[in-house]
Amino acid sequence: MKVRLLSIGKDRSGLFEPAVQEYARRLGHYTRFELVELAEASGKKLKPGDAKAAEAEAILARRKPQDWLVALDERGSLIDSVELGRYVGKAQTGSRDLLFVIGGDEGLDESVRAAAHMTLSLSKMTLPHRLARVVLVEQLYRAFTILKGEPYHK
Ligand SMILES: C[S@@+](CC[C@H](N)C(=O)[O-])C[C@H]1O[C@@H](n2cnc3c(N)ncnc32)[C@H](O)[C@@H]1O
Repeated sequence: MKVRLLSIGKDRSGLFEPAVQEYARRLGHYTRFELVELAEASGKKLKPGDAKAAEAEAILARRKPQDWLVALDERGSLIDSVELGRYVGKAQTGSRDLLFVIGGDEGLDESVRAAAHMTLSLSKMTLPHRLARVVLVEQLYRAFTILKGEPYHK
């Protein structure tokens, strides 16, 4: 099984990136994990709707037939860590790969949400996308430790 995270925009802030790298390293003990940063179209002098559509095209072009696409959005389903573990476990037993997507400043285009197998909320509050990456990668690491019955999750 493979887990990929597509994220719009680059994070060179030095604030969140080390945490993402650390959880990605830990996640690597359980699954093949890849973080792909896609260019933000909103910096390219496009109208907001056009920028989101261009980003959606880049996202959907990377989807593979075996992927379950999970769109991250504050209006999505609020689930707990054990439920996320179950979801990951289901993908694993169904020989699916997981493709998580985090939007840029303008959020995700409706076409990405419509194509998603699940729309996942990390909180009802809006997070900066760089912080959303940290929370998601930690929760994925936690989900795998839950599946393995390891003591990280209390
Ligand atoms: C700054 S937010 C975009 C906010 C944008 N105004 C919107 O309406 O979607 C950037 C990205 O971070 C992710 N994100 C932010 N807060 C989130 C939350 N509470 N749950 C899940 N994803 C979140 C989403 O993928 C979002 O597209």
